[in-house]
Amino acid sequence: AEETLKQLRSELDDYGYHYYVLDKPKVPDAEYDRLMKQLLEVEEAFPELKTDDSPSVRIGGPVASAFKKVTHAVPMMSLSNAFSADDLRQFDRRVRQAVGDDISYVCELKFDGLAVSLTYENGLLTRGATRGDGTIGEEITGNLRTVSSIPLRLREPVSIEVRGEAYMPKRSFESLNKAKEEAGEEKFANPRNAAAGSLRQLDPKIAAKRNLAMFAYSIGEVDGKALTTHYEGLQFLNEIGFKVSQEAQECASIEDVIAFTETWTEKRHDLPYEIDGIVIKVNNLAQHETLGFTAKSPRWATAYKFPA
Ligand SMILES: COc1nc2nc(N)nc(N)c2nc1C
Repeated sequence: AEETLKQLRSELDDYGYHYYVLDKPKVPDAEYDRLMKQLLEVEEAFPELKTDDSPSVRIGGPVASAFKKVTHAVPMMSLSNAFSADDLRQFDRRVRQAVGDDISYVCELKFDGLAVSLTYENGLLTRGATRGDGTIGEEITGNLRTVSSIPLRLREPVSIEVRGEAYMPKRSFESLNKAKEEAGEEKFANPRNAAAGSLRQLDPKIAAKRNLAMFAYSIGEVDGKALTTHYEGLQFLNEIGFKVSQEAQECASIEDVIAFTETWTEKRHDLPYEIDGIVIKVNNLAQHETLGFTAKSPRWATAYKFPA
């Protein structure tokens, strides 16, 4: 039974990565469901063989009594804001003053969800937490384990902290509110509140039904992996199992960044999830060190906010 479970776990993990992370299903849904059913039956018969990284945790584990408070080793900062092309040019000037003219940027969609921090030890997800006030967050590991695009075990056994945005796709938000309305319950105001509300449930079986997802957007130090640019970091995140925005783009100049923000000011309405802006990051990681942080935000990034 142990070998069977090991085999089923690795098959379901691989199929889950192709389906939820790469959006390129490797097998028909029926095949995935058949294997999941088989896994659940074997775990039912041999509960002592259940593991934390088994895909069966996606349906939700035990109810938590309360959320533990956890401290973020590296504070989760907020982003400074830019509201116009001129604000972006000013950001560019400040960056150049500090690191010179050999720079490039990465533009990423700014997902409108809630920031989460994930800790992996030798590839295994051991802790998931909300941002909280940036220093103290809430431990919501059980809920985050139900999010299909959050890997339970990485494709490489690295020990890292990964940050990203948990969100609820627009379609899921609409059907959830329809169900709320039919049940005479109060509706959520927007997908961000719905995602936050879902992840604050003490019973992970509720979060498991909310069809949440997560885009990873930053990675901590990876021992043994020399990353030079932020863009390489995003590619590495995707390789080891995370959903990363495929719209992320390297931009050689702030004018290209401005063009990117103009494109997405319109195109965002076509996306299956809500974004509230574009995050612009200096690409070279050594320049992040030079630029550092203000009391609240990194100097090597800013968020262009779409006009309301
Ligand atoms: C470096 O810090 C951040 N980076 C981000 N990147 C994207 N794409 N979206 C976000 N919401 C985001 N938020 C923060 C605090």
